[in-house]
Amino acid sequence: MTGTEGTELLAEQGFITNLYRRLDRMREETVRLRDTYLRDSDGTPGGRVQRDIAYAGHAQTLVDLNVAEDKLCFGRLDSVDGQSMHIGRMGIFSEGEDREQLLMDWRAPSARPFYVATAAAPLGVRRRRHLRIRRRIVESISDEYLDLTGLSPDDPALAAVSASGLTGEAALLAALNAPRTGRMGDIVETIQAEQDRIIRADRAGILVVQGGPGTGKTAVALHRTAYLLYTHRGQLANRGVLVIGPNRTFLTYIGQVLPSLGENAVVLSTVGDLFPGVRAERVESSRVAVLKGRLNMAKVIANAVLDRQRVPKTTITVKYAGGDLRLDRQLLSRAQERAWQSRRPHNRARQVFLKSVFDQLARQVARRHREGLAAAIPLTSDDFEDIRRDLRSDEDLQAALSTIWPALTAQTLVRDLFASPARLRLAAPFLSDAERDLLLAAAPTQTFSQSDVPLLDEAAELLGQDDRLVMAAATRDREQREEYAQSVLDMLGEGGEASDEGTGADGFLGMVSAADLVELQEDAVSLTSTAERAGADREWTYGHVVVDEAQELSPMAWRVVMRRCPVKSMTLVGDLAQTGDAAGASSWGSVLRPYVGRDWRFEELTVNYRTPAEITAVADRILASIDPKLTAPTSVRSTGVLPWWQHTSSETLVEQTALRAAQDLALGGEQHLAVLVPDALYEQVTTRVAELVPAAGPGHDVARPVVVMTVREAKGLEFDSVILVEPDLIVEQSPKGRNDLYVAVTRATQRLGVLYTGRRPAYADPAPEASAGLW
Ligand SMILES: Nc1ncnc2c1ncn2[C@@H]1O[C@H](COP(=O)(O)OP(=O)(O)OP(=O)(O)O)[C@@H](O)[C@H]1O
Repeated sequence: MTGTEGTELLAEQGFITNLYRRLDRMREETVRLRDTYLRDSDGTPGGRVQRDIAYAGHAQTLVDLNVAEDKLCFGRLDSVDGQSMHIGRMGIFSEGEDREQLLMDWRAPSARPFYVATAAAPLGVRRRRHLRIRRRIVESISDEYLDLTGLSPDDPALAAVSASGLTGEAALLAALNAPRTGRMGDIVETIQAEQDRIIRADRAGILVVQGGPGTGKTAVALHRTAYLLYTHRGQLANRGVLVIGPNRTFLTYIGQVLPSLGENAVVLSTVGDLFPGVRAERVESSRVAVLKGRLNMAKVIANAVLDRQRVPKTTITVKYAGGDLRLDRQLLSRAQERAWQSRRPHNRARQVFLKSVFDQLARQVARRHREGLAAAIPLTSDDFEDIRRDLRSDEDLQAALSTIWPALTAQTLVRDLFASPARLRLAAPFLSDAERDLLLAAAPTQTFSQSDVPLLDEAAELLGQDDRLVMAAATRDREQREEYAQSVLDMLGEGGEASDEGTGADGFLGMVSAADLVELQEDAVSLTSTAERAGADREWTYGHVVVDEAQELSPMAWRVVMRRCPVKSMTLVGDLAQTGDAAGASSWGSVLRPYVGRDWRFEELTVNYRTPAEITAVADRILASIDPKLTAPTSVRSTGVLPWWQHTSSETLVEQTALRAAQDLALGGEQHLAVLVPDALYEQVTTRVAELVPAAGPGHDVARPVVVMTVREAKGLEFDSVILVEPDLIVEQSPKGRNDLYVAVTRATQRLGVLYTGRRPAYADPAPEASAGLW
């Protein structure tokens, strides 16, 4: 370190120490305010709610301040006019009247040059500085000079000019070479210019971000979410943002990024978890998933609903007041027509249907009256009302009508549809016999699968909710809670906890009724966060939706996603070359055309930050065999470590894999290793690796030092080291096998090793004709 650098470091340390002091004071003040609200209340339910809201607000601020502790400040911009500004996780101002800005939030417009200024376009920046701070200590600084005017050719500052086009190259490479933790981290310190453009892109409309493996699509999508919540807080905080990922392991992997950026109004979900009350756990074959994912399934569900509104050919007769009432085809068709004209969903149109039936039946009763002995006494409108009420509560009539136009839940509709060959034939005449048989054989009985969820969602849209049932359920729920609250009060009374004056130990019990208790509980419910409320409500519409690994969604899944965001403010990130789901996408245009025509924007990420050049060379050869027209992203670094390839016999494959895993782990350090296997070898390899390496575990536990996974599970994840087992089998096991292989070889940040039993894979070695003859 030169003397000048030492002085600079000391100066920065002084600034950083002051900044942390300010942060500490902000924390203390927030704790004080929060605790004031603990004591403050005027005693009314309304006052208590106000107090709780204020308390929750301060508690959240405290969480944000605590989160900012790590890497509070990471950069500084010095402008050509002599001003300087530090950049960090949040905006911080000095105390006192003048409120000078000490730290600029990375998302603020003025912080943008930190990420995008270059020597060619310096945007008024003279010097960009990256600060590396650990536990409040400035460990190092690295500078880039962007405004070179007036510098002599031998000025040392010129040596620090980046020739690679990367922003903050030293800090970036340090971040990329660091060992992985099993959880994704944020990249606020080193966002690159092409990424920043996407992060700060306009919120309106649909933005598709295509990019090869490791180009930072997930990182960009999450930082964009944080940026949008910061910039459009007013609109987005209330509606929330939905982030969709391919599986729960992936969501766990990315789960810490947004909280570390201070954002919580976000729901993370798979498509399979978007239907509250249903956990899509059943596994089904990719052939069934492809069928259920096709767009014509929307028509099947619509037909299935219509099939539950069918008028029988024969007349139904019901006994009423000593005579027969006839539910004939004409009467029922008229009621059906009325219900359809209402254009309401099935369960709400059912009310119209029933009303028409009861009106017509009441007229039958009136006719009978006119023709009967009591004809001389005319019926009044009150009499009519009584008859209708009577008819409504007639059990025989209810039973007959609920076979014609039943109240239905989405779950019942979908289960019934796939349980009955006749129903399925009626709803899906355009499917072949073989396709219908496939669906019938995979009928959901107890649990549903991922690809059932879009069908349930479709059904729920067409069925709607029966308002009366919803209200009745709410009343029942409230009654039950009141009953429970009363039993608690009784118990406390009997247990002698209430004092003689009829008050509890805190003088509170005697003043509160069961209804009050329930109201207090409801107030607490109203305090739940946007994310919690949104996640529990199927009809919730979000302010923005992000879809990661968007190439995996089936056409039916896209309908679910589009419903969640009618304003179509979305960021879709993915890579068509990595599509593993047989029902997934092969072109963005065809995915989006049904919803927005050509009205969507496209951005591409071109630099691979994850995989070193030595591994990327292998991936590139596989990519060329998938589609020679696809462009591989350029690797940003190289490690000098070539992938290893080991031939082994089928008998020793599992043993060799376990050995290799143990050896890799023995390299030491905080390393994370994934053993990626074909589905057929998953059990054997998991068992043997766990025997040899106690730290190993199954894939869903991503924070373990060693995990065994299928490629499907590894989608979107990354590890320091990857051992790939029997790649030929990975290719064979799925129609998108080559794409899966491409995903598998692009998961490692440092080392890749391959164990195979057949001949050495052609893509192991460079060969001009490799792409033509890989398989
Ligand atoms: N600007 C950056 N600074 C530091 N690290 C970065 C940057 N951009 C990406 N990375 C890192 O590169 C790795 C790959 O990023 P990410 O997982 O977002 O890529 P991806 O395009 O989603 O990959 P895949 O398609 O394989 O899922 C991550 O470790 C991420 O933190």
